[in-house]
Amino acid sequence: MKLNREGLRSAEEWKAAGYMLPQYDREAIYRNTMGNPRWIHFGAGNIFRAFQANIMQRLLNREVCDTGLIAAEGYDAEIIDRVNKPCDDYSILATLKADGSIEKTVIGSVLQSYVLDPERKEEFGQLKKVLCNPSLQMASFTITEKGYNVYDKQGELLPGIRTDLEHGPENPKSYIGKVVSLIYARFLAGSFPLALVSMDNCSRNGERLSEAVLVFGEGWEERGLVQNGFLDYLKDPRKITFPWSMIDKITPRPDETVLRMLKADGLEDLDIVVTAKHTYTAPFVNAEECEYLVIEDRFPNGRPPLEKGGVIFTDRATVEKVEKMKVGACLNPIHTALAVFGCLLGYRKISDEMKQPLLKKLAARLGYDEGLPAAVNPGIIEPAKFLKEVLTVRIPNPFMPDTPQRIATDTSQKLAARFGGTIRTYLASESLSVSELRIIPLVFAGWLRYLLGVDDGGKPFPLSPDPMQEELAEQLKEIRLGQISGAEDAVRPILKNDRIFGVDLYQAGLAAKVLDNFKEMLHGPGAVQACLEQELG
Ligand SMILES: NC(=O)C1=CN([C@@H]2O[C@H](COP(=O)(O)OP(=O)(O)OC[C@H]3O[C@@H](n4cnc5c(N)ncnc54)[C@H](O)[C@@H]3O)[C@@H](O)[C@H]2O)C=CC1
Ligand SMILES: O=P(O)(O)OC[C@H]1O[C@](O)(CO)[C@@H](O)[C@@H]1O
Repeated sequence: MKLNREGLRSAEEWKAAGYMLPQYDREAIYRNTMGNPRWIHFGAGNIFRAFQANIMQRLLNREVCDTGLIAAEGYDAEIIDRVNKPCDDYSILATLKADGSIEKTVIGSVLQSYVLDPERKEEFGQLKKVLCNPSLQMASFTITEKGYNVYDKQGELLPGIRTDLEHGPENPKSYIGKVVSLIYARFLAGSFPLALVSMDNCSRNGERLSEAVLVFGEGWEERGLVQNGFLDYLKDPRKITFPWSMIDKITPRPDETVLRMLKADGLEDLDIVVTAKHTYTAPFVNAEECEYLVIEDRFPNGRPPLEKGGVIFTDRATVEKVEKMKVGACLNPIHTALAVFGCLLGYRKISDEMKQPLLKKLAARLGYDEGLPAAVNPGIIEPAKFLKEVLTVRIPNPFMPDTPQRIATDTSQKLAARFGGTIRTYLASESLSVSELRIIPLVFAGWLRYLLGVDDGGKPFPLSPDPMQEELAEQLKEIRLGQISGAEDAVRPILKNDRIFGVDLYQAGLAAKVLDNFKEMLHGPGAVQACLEQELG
């Protein structure tokens, strides 16, 4: 069995092996899509295969839509060249359900994929054609949070962005520059409307995308590198919108166990590819069943009826509340807590941590006792119900190959969004008091202890990538396991850093508690476990 057009001709063999196949005439859908594209997606990563492409597959199966998706990849050409193209843009979705069953679906809803690179002229020309088509309604993005960066930490334009601004829309090299170059082609073709929808996992994602796009609109127009009117076009909500969204579906990297299972079904030529840019990709993707996608409903050229595929459309304020509820209270803080302690205690799977009574209690208390009281109910999703599902179904799912090490990536960038809002709510509240917070300081202490790169058994372990790694290592370089003196002075500047925590922990009245826990965890091997027992036992 081969995953491509030819291989899928033996449909019976696939069905006998338990695969659900596309129930539409893919050739006809291909013609419709290329003739009248409605949805292009930038960022052909794992979440796109697992989520957006599967929504579209369901809509095509039910004949709710008659056009599918076009994918563009502007960062890592290997994804398209080594994975999409050899499989004729088919992929396999392995849905790992909490009851242990696995649903295997051949996804055919991506009809065409391109590398977004002006130097690949033929493909860039095809992409321009797609963008110039009046039928196009939305361009969506999952390009990671850093994909939207145009400024450095000092607020200066990044060198690559500056160069692109000076050279104009002909041959940009930066991701957003390339996207805006395509939108400029659409402007020239007739100023057709379009929604640009960031679906990345960051707060106010629509605002992030719009700010990055407007840097190019302004930079090119003031240099006379684009026709007058382009900037107005980008700023006119009747033409271009940047809806905000909240996306949620745990999609780990492609997993070896799942690969072996697919191979045992008879699949050939299937492998996990780790690209030169360290993307983990494959013609299959493994993900949980649960999924939420909430989008601000501002589509100036109309939109595919994605609500029929489970997407919730609402207003911006509601999107923001849902995002805060998920990222700041009911899911991601718990993930981060398990990531930090999981690395320290030697776990390789998030779900295994939920079998350990202390860590399970840590997750529950963080969610119910500290996050939930500060969470705003967005109305469309009930926080307590969402949290219960996270704690009882999603995170403990033993079939999900998600790792503490993956989630621990970039923790310094995540703490403010995940915990800062809760702390500020406690500070501002008349009924809640910061002194009641016991678990959040424990997690911060655990993170400081994690940063030493030595596990609770005293063995060194590799820290997950983090842009602040060097800076933090320098600040903590004098601290050793078993040596408590000097710890307070070393961590003071970190605890005062409101960019990391969203608040100055001294001003917030939490630093002393963090320090107490941290010092306890420094006593020697086994001290992390002992501290958890003392705080939670
Ligand atoms: N994997 C998950 O569970 C979820 C992911 N997301 C969002 O989707 C994003 C991507 O996740 P995956 O597709 O799972 O990851 P992935 O590693 O499979 O793919 C990453 C995608 O982003 C692109 N990319 C990486 N660095 C980039 C850069 N500096 N500039 C522009 N593009 C860049 C890659 O080329 C690829 O298209 C996440 O960062 C997150 O914001 C949202 C919800 C769940
Ligand atoms: O900690 P990260 O890297 O944002 O990942 C958290 C996990 O939870 C999610 O937010 C679930 O939607 C995904 O982004 C990811 O699987």
